[in-house]
Amino acid sequence: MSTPTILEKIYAQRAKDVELAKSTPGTTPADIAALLASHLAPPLIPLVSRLARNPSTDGNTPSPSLMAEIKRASPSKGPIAPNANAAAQALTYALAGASVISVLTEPTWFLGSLLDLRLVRQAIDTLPDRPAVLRKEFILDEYQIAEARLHGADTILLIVAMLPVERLRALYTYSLSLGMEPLVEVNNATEMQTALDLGAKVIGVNNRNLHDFNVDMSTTSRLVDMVKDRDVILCSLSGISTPADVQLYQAQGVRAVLIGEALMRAPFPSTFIRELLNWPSPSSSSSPQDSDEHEKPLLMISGITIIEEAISFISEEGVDMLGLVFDAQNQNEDSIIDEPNDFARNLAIYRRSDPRYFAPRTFPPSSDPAPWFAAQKRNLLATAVRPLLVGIFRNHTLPEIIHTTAAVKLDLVVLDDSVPLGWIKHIPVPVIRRFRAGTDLRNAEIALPGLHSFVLLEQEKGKDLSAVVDVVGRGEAPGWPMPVILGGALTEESLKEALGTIRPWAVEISIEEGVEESMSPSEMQKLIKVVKRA
Ligand SMILES: O=P(O)(O)OC[C@@H](O)[C@@H](O)c1c[nH]c2ccccc12
Repeated sequence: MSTPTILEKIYAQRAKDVELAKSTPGTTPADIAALLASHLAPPLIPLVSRLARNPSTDGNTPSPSLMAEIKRASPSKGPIAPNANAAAQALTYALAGASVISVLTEPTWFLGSLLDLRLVRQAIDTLPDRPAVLRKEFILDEYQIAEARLHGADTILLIVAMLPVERLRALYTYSLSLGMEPLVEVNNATEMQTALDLGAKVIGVNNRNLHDFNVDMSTTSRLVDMVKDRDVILCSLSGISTPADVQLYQAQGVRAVLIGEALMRAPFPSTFIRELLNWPSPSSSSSPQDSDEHEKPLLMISGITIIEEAISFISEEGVDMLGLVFDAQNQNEDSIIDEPNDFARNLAIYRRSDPRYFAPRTFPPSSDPAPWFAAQKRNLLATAVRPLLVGIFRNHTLPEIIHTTAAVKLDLVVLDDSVPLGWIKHIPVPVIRRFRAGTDLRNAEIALPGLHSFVLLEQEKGKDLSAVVDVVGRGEAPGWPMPVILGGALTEESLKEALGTIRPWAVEISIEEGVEESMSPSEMQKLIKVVKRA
């Protein structure tokens, strides 16, 4: 008997691993099926349409899409980046414009795991147009496909060289039954024909022969003619590391490239990706570096409790956000909370008559990749509605908040840090969470994506800005400072300083009387001037 090739060795080990997992209580096939039936698999995105989009597809010269791989080690190269943080690496790939994140989950030779897969999915889950997640694995059993789906994959790899045709067909069909169009990998013309006969929509040509590890970059080029005029997305896999590699494949009609090692070794993966694929720099409306430079912060006037005051402010020029206080324990005759219908009626009349609501947008909302909070801010800034009505709730129950939000037609709701996090998903408008900057903010879930849309940091009297500087500097993702609304006890000096360092996208000035942070009308006017001149 000849010595087994590396592919055969991995196959044998993986077959054992699968048998062990299947016989372990808690992860039996019946367990996985029950978990899927309990809706515990996160929602899928379709591979084919996601592969059709990348940062260059809006322009005239679309380039191939990127399938970016998380690969700590490989049997041919040994350790590549053994200490890589899969989640952070995936987020970097996603923000650089990858259409697919490929996650090696094989533990023995590639140092991957299902935990990596799950963490990658979690790390990119709140992006507006997240990449698809590929379980890169030696799949020989339906069990691994169910597992992939449960742990957040959108697609799986099927290696033609590793499977008898009948097995391949069964696994392909099973994957489709879970909603996942697989990436089918081939290495020569015979395997390509098998993939085409299968009806595969996404076929990857591996330039690396998995039996002997030889990399031949012309493997892809030799097979492109077989998919011409077919409804197939052709991808090239392995050994790709230069713009010339990509350009050659692009000219031959290759629609996606899968890259592992070169990305894992790149000191600056986003720059590397942009150069490799010749993608444009992110447009200025979403780039964290240059966008905020000339952006004036929005002015939020808050602390309004009575109808007349609110209405007079709504028609006043230059107020971008109006904070209406709804206090369940402190009501008076004209309070908005007592007469929400009066207020809503007046508001509707006003909004119908104000041309600002119908003004064309000055810029379309960008679709460049951005993390959660940057995207929320970008989308809000792109709306023409001004002033935005913000409800500040005190001592209310969730149903009361929901009712008032609808009755008054609020655009946003402010919730205190102490309110249960679970409420946020039940409130029908974006939520601003308020944190007091005088307290220890390190453990507060300020930059946790996916729940609240905005963060209001309230400065406390006599404290310096360091707590806020910290939050902004830690950022929401590498290279993306945390966008904040700055409020609370501000002085002319501290506000000027903050506009230069923290660069809040909005400043809240409270006119509420009798609270700790209240200030004189002249102080308030000074602050407003500082914001307007910024
Ligand atoms: O690191 P590279 O040379 O960019 O290659 C990535 C990818 O193609 C490779 O990891 C791969 C292709 N097919 C596979 C099958 C199993 C494991 C790994 C692979």
